[in-house]
Amino acid sequence: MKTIKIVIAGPRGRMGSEAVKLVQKKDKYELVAVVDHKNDGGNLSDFKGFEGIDVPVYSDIEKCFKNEDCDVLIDLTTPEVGMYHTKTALTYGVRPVVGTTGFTKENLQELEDLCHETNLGAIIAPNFAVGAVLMMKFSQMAAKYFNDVEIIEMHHDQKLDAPSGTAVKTAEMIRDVRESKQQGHPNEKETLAGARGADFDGMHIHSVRLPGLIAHQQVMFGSSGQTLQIRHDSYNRESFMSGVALAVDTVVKIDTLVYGLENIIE
Ligand SMILES: NC(=O)C1=CN([C@@H]2O[C@H](COP(=O)(O)OP(=O)(O)OC[C@H]3O[C@@H](n4cnc5c(N)ncnc54)[C@H](O)[C@@H]3O)[C@@H](O)[C@H]2O)C=CC1
Ligand SMILES: O=C(O)C1=N[C@H](C(=O)O)C[C@H](O)C1
Repeated sequence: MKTIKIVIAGPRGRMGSEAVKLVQKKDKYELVAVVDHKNDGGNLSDFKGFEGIDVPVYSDIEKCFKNEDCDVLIDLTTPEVGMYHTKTALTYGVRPVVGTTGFTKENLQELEDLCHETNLGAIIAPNFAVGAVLMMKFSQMAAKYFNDVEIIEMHHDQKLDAPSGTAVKTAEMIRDVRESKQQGHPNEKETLAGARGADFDGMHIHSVRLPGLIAHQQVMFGSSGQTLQIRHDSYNRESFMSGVALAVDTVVKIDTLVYGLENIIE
């Protein structure tokens, strides 16, 4: 069996460290290097918690791809860094699996074009948890029957981007089927800026940030005399890992950009 050679960017992060464990656990994967802005030229095993994992650390991703033979980059960093890493991977013939959120519509278009030019697949997944993907799909189903919806996403207070990638993806999936509508009273006025949250095609997205939370989202629909609430909770980061594995196994077989795991989950 040919192993899938993997580079992980952001290996010491909350998600990256879980991804290192995943890759280490499966015989079909081989961790060939990591990209970290610290310890360039050193070894992952130099970091506390990674003892015995003997792979080189690069701070320069281009140098990493020049030196190492690899098939897939797993990026779990920040939006700015993640975009650069993803483009560089495609340029070097490496297929990206991107969990990093905060990419813009323009970023996605640029990456789709780059996949087309290079004939390489890439997967950008705002949420790797299967339950979250189902929550988004169920919300899209419900939006055919309910025009009025508010999305409440709740995350730990170290999260950099708001709204979350999952909330944006959910809103996009709902927009694809919902009759466009500006919700709330036509004369409603915020007496405190932001009280009604972000406006996405007339629906509202609210971002809660609190220590103690991990990743949660509730999608609330309302119509005359009834509400419907669809909720997903991730209680740990292991919840995302089966989706990461699915994305890695899939990306090596495709040659276009896939945005969202709902497109590859049967
Ligand atoms: N798609 C999904 O299912 C999920 C996505 N995420 C997203 O993944 C990303 C990472 O999240 P967390 O692990 O919670 O964040 P984190 O802050 O714990 O980890 C980010 C890591 O990126 C590293 N980093 C920063 N600049 C770098 C650079 N130039 N080169 C290499 N590494 C660099 C940092 O050192 C840090 O270890 C975020 O965008 C988050 O929204 C998080 C959870 C699930
Ligand atoms: O930063 C996080 O933690 C998460 N980010 C992703 C997002 O922005 O949707 C996925 C998940 O919600 C956890």
